[in-house]
Amino acid sequence: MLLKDKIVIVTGASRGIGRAIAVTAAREGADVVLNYWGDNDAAYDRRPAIREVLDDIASLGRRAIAVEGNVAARETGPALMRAAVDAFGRVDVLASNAGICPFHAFLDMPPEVFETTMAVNLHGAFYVTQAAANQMKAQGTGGAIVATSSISALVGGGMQTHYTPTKAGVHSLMQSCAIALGPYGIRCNSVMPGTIATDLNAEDLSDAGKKAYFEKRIPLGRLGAPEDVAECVVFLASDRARYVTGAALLVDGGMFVNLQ
Ligand SMILES: NC(=O)C1=CN([C@@H]2O[C@H](COP(=O)(O)OP(=O)(O)OC[C@H]3O[C@@H](n4cnc5c(N)ncnc54)[C@H](OP(=O)(O)O)[C@@H]3O)[C@@H](O)[C@H]2O)C=CC1
Ligand SMILES: C[C@H](O)[C@@H]1OC(=O)[C@H](O)[C@@H]1O
Repeated sequence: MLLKDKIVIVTGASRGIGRAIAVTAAREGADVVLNYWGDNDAAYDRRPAIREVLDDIASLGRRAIAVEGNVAARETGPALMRAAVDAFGRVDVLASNAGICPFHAFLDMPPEVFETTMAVNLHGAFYVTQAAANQMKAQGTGGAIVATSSISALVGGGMQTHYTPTKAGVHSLMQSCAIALGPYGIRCNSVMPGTIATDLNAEDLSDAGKKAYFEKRIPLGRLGAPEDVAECVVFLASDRARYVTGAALLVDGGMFVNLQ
């Protein structure tokens, strides 16, 4: 088991990639703190989803708690650490994954869409990473932080001018934190998923032409599944990756390299 008896915090764990990270970590022996934020999308009732993730983890024989909190708020990172320590005694791994991608054109981008995307995706990753790093430093046991960046850190998107800079920022954050936190035995890496079918892009991919374009462009011939990313996060969080820090792992079925 890659994460036997490790304590793992996953932000954005109610669905999509975060949910898969949480369940995969538990399958690998971890106890898990699940973060989500009820106000993110009023149309979506995440309570049954969180209940399902808690039940999935219990059925694997591991413990889990759910902690609601907006990662963009400065107090959420410390609150997650307190909840983890109260429930499980320490923090070994942070999967900083929560993110939003409200597709919008550039020229008439409402400032609040830009600012909220920056606040959740980049500021949120910063504050939660900082809180986890301080907790791990105080424990003196090292740790691992894995952030969900994106292929969008490397390539653009005409309807994602507010989003791609946050993913480049998350990649850069992990590189700099690898330097800042290496002396404490804390490793920092990111995964860069390509196009993974989740609620985040369900509307975008309902355009059959766009979906077919992606499938054609991906050498492995299919969109990614959340579990494809989760397995890589768990590897980077585990001691198998003990000499890996400051790295970014593309998890995109080969889409990035497929120019011609
Ligand atoms: N899907 C893809 O193709 C790709 C996704 N990514 C990245 O992967 C990450 C996960 O995306 P994905 O699983 O697709 O998206 P989903 O929309 O399926 O899940 C997003 C998760 O983030 C949570 N969340 C949203 N806003 C906040 C907030 N302010 N505070 C705390 N939690 C929040 C949501 O909680 P709730 O359920 O309560 O709303 C949900 O759990 C994101 O960072 C995204 O940028 C990167 C590359 C590709
Ligand atoms: C939401 C998009 O489909 C998805 O998000 C990313 O980060 C990828 O680059 C895709 O554009």
